[in-house]
Amino acid sequence: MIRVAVLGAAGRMGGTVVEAVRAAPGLELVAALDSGDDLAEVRGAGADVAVDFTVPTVTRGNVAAMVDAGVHCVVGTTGWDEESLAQVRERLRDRPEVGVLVAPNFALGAVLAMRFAEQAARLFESVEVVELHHPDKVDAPSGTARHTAERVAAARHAAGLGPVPDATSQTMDGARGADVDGVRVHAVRLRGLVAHEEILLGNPGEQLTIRHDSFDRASFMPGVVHAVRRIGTRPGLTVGLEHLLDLG
Ligand SMILES: NC(=O)C1=CN([C@@H]2O[C@H](COP(=O)(O)OP(=O)(O)OC[C@H]3O[C@@H](n4cnc5c(N)ncnc54)[C@H](OP(=O)(O)O)[C@@H]3O)[C@@H](O)[C@H]2O)C=CC1
Ligand SMILES: O=C(O)C1=N[C@H](C(=O)O)C[C@H](O)C1
Repeated sequence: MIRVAVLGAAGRMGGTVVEAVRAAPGLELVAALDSGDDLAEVRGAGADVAVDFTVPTVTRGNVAAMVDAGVHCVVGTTGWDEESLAQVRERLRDRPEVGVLVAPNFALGAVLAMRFAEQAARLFESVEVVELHHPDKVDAPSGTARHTAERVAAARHAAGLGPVPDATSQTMDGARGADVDGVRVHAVRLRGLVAHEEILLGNPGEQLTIRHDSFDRASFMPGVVHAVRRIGTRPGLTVGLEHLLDLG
């Protein structure tokens, strides 16, 4: 039995994870913490794995505390950058047996969409990313869109492609979205949406659109449960659920 603690348990994702863990064979929910609760409860409850769906401002501190306590981490919260990931790697030096997964998206379709975009990137002159989310989301652009754009940019760079063509010289602030490593990322916030992403790739006379839709937070649960089951066998820092899937 894998003993699981959920951090952010009263939130939209955390509440869904609590139910998924309760329903998953081989997993036992031993702690459900939200803001104001003492992280020491995780250790006290004997958790093997902590799942973090909190807020970008607290997730780094939570992961640091979990690593120090020898608890594996599955992290879905956004807000991670190269610097904060490097801090986790540094912290894991004293705890080489601990595994930490930071995944911008646990939906299997979203993981595939990112992979497909990365594969297509070197074959197209133009690319832009559009993410669309519920209006209660606090960060923009989404962690998934940033991750997608970074991977697309790296693939373009590796293929020797130049900058994405763009003649814009007269514009209003924000009209061309955020610039993530040279890839434009646009964020839409709309009541009724959950989590959606489009990667638009263009060549003369053709367009490829890769789109993923999460219509319900249930879409993230198979990935979260899979990660909880696997993280104890994968010491060190892993970024992206794709590394725990056999994608070939
Ligand atoms: N990787 C993935 O597949 C997905 C990632 N996400 C990401 O997950 C994160 C959470 O999203 P969502 O559930 O919608 O957000 P919510 O705001 O619904 O949930 C966050 C919860 O964390 C709580 N919280 C705040 N501080 C702490 C703390 N120190 N310790 C424990 N809990 C705390 C909040 O409490 P309070 O409200 O009192 O502050 C709230 O209940 C976001 O970063 C989002 O982008 C979302 C969906 C999928
Ligand atoms: O806040 C959300 O809802 C989501 N956050 C993650 C992100 O920022 O990429 C994952 C998914 O898009 C839902």
